[in-house]
Amino acid sequence: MTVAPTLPGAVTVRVPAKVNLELRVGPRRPDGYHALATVYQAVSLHDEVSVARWDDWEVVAAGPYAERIPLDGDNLAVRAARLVADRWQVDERVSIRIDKDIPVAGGMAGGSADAAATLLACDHLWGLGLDRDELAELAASLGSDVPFSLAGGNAMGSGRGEQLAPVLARGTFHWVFAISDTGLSTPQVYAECDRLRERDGVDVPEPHVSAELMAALRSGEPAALGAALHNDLEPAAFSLRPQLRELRDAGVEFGALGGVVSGSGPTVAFLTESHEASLDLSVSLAASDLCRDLRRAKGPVHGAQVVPAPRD
Ligand SMILES: C[C@](O)(CO)[C@H](O)COP(=O)(O)OP(=O)(O)OC[C@H]1O[C@@H](n2ccc(N)nc2=O)[C@H](O)[C@@H]1O
Ligand SMILES: Nc1ncnc2c1ncn2[C@@H]1O[C@H](COP(=O)(O)OP(=O)(O)OP(=O)(O)O)[C@@H](O)[C@H]1O
Repeated sequence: MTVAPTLPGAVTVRVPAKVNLELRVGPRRPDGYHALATVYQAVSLHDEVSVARWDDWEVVAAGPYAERIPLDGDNLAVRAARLVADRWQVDERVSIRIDKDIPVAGGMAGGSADAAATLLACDHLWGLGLDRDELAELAASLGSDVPFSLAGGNAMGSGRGEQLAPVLARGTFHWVFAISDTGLSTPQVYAECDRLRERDGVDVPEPHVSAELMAALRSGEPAALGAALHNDLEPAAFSLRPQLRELRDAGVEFGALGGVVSGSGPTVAFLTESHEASLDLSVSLAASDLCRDLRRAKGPVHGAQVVPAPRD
């Protein structure tokens, strides 16, 4: 996917987007985060992040969503590189190149993916030999979704989403992602969730993943998984962006096995029976004019991985 040359000696990491198959949001904790019980799946929309020695911190971006990400110290990839350098006292700076194919602020962990990729790339570039736990600890300090971007596959997330455990799963699933032209802010969606719960006097229990979802993943049956998809942030995303409900309902009417807002939205994820069914659904959704862009993907896929350097 690389669309422009990378610097000599660069280490490149390929990293996937995610969808939350189930997202249960518990009470707001004293630190401002919410207790979560979630099941993540990594899907085949990828960013590629290349890191090379440079005389200053620098980030450049390419790809369909590149113009929407910050190119200064706020970029999560730059924050990740500086964190590794500070922690292991590496007196070097890097140029980071992001080939961005994951929608920005779409609820698919795009920034988290770039942070995870940068951690792994810097580890390789600087020969630090960090183990899985050290990388996971750095990842969690950068964001709740970052550990999963490193891990990939299917995984259960607890705590604020950063504590991962394996899940038993089989099969490959075919998705259509309906992408909006403006993002939603993750903190705003959580705040709207709190507001709606307070308004409605909802008693919020400790969150648990449902037995139905776990059984669906074990069976590998798309119809069972489609019926089990669930996101507690969906009412908040619908409240902030009412047209998303119409989009979700249209996809299900057009034959999706299930439709759910991905993470904090506004991307809506539709599960289909097969690759062919995902093509059909894309055609119907495109004709409906309810979203800006449609992407097909399969899951689960690997987490962040170093791309072997081409041989001369
Ligand atoms: C919506 C999800 O994508 C579902 O996986 C994640 O919960 C969001 O993960 P993320 O983007 O990595 O979020 P972080 O960077 O850790 O947190 C951003 C903000 O989201 C809210 N946040 C996030 C995670 C969490 N368990 N509770 C929260 O309330 C907080 O306002 C926090 O300040
Ligand atoms: N490398 C990056 N890639 C994408 N967004 C970044 C990056 N660095 C910082 N950001 C900023 O982070 C914010 C969230 O973008 P991101 O694409 O991570 O959202 P998201 O996919 O909804 O996240 P999540 O699903 O983890 O909640 C945006 O305002 C974006 O400008």
